[in-house]
Amino acid sequence: MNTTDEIAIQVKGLTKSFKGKKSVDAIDLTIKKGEVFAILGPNVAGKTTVVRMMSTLLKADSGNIKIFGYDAVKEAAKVRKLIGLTGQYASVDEDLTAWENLMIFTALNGLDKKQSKAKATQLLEDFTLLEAKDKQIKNFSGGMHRRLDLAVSLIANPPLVFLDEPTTGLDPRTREQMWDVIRQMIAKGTTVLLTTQYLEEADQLADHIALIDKGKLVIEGTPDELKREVGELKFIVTFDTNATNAGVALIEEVFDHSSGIAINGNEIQVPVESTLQISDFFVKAGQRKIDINVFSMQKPTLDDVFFKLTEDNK
Ligand SMILES: Nc1ncnc2c1ncn2[C@@H]1O[C@H](COP(=O)(O)OP(=O)(O)OP(=O)(O)O)[C@@H](O)[C@H]1O
Repeated sequence: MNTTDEIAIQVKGLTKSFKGKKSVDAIDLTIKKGEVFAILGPNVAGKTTVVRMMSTLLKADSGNIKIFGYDAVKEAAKVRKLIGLTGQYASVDEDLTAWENLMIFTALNGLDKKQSKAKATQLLEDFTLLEAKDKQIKNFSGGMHRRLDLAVSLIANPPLVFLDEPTTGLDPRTREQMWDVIRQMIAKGTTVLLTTQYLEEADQLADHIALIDKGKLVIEGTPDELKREVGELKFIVTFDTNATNAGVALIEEVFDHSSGIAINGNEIQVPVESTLQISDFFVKAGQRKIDINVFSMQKPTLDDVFFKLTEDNK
């Protein structure tokens, strides 16, 4: 049971329609302090709409949102002081340099000149932007731009940061750099609510994942819980051509064949219920002299969860 002071975000019955169509449909979520919570979903699932409501930018039609106990509508000013927001609402001035932008935002956050300089330098260092400090933002790459957005959102040291699709459109290397930056932030204890279309991103960064599709919460849990939901460990084995028939018979004998054996040429895939089945398989294959070419074990991935559950929901 979560006590109120352990909770960063509590969402109940959140619903929002545009032109009579529900974009967010009765969503309930609880996000604990200090955790990284990912809202994962395909395009137009409703992720940004949820974040805009949580961050006080948009009013829900019904339901309510509490941020550190404050109502996101009735106490919006208090909520705004506790959150940093970055992603699809970049607010930096493209004609100014990184340094100039940071000096403006630090001043807006009430820091004096000396404090502003120290803070700007520290953020540029943390986000590996020091060398680019005198470049105009319009000449920044996509990755540099995202890092600066994130730096700006952290000036006020908010205890809760919303990252709306922080790596959408970035190339794989820049995405990994961004993940490192996010990990540093997580290590400092900031609560992070992240939206993403990328399964790997949620798997890499999040403690909890809520999968949403067509405005509805499909499933919520830790990455491992979600993976367990769709499937078991798979055993994949390829037999020598001459041994395939005997191999399939052995698999049917050792593993529960009602649970779905997939045969693709010489390669057989079978769900594993107990690792004892695997040792049993090898002992019997040895006794019967069934030649095995290769074998491997495969854990379910978030892709399996995503495709199975968003498919089921159609
Ligand atoms: N201001 C708006 N006016 C009309 N429709 C809107 C508005 N904002 C969002 N929608 C609709 O709500 C639905 C969900 O959009 P949303 O941007 O929340 O999805 P998303 O999951 O963030 O998608 P993406 O990954 O593409 O950003 C879409 O069908 C979108 O067209």
